[in-house]
Amino acid sequence: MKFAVIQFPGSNCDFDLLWAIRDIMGVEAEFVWHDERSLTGFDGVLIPGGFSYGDYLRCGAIASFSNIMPEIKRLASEGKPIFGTCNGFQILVESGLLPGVLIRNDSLKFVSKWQALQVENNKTKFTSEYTKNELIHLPIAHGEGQYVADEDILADLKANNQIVFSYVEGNPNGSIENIAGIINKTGNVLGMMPHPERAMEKLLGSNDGVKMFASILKNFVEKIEPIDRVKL
Ligand SMILES: NC(=O)CC[C@H](N)C(=O)O
Repeated sequence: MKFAVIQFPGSNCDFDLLWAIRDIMGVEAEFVWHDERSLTGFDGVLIPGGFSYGDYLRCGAIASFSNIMPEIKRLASEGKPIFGTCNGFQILVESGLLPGVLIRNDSLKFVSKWQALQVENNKTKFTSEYTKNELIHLPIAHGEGQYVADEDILADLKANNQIVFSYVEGNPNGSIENIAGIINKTGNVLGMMPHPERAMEKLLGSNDGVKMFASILKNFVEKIEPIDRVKL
């Protein structure tokens, strides 16, 4: 199992994501530059946070036309795990791999803080290690994290249990229904504004992100290499 961590001009959480999957979880992973046209040999894709293309137009909009995107879409259609955090989530909605859109925070301010979240759906391949309604704490850091969707999309998300994480103890950006993270219908593409890759060790304030990566490895990886370094 080898993960690709996609780098765009302006990515700034790419090293954190590589560190989380490779150094904490002990799984093979490599950076792949956005201009590449092949993901042959990779079994999963992690899209990091940051400010791809300077956040021009709308965050993630320009990145969604990168040369690597058709390959990410191919892996998505093959049922491989695709995970995007923060700008990665924005890129996933802009490319149509997830429904809805992310716009400026209702405060019109960049928000950087620890955020309480509830695991709404622990029956996904990304969240099976959490308990239902588990309260977790992850960092958020974004200016355009307000998730919006029309009534039909929202009804669809609810009907299919696609809302995976929601903000609790306050909504930091005005997202509809406190939505912090969603999954696609087939259950292999997940996007979320909070940063699990920044909550991998208690020393850093929380290790609540570990269960998400542990879920991915448990549910998507057929042959698991020993992952001694996981500290649940
Ligand atoms: N940390 C990030 O990924 C930032 C996300 C995005 N560029 C924003 O400000 O909304």
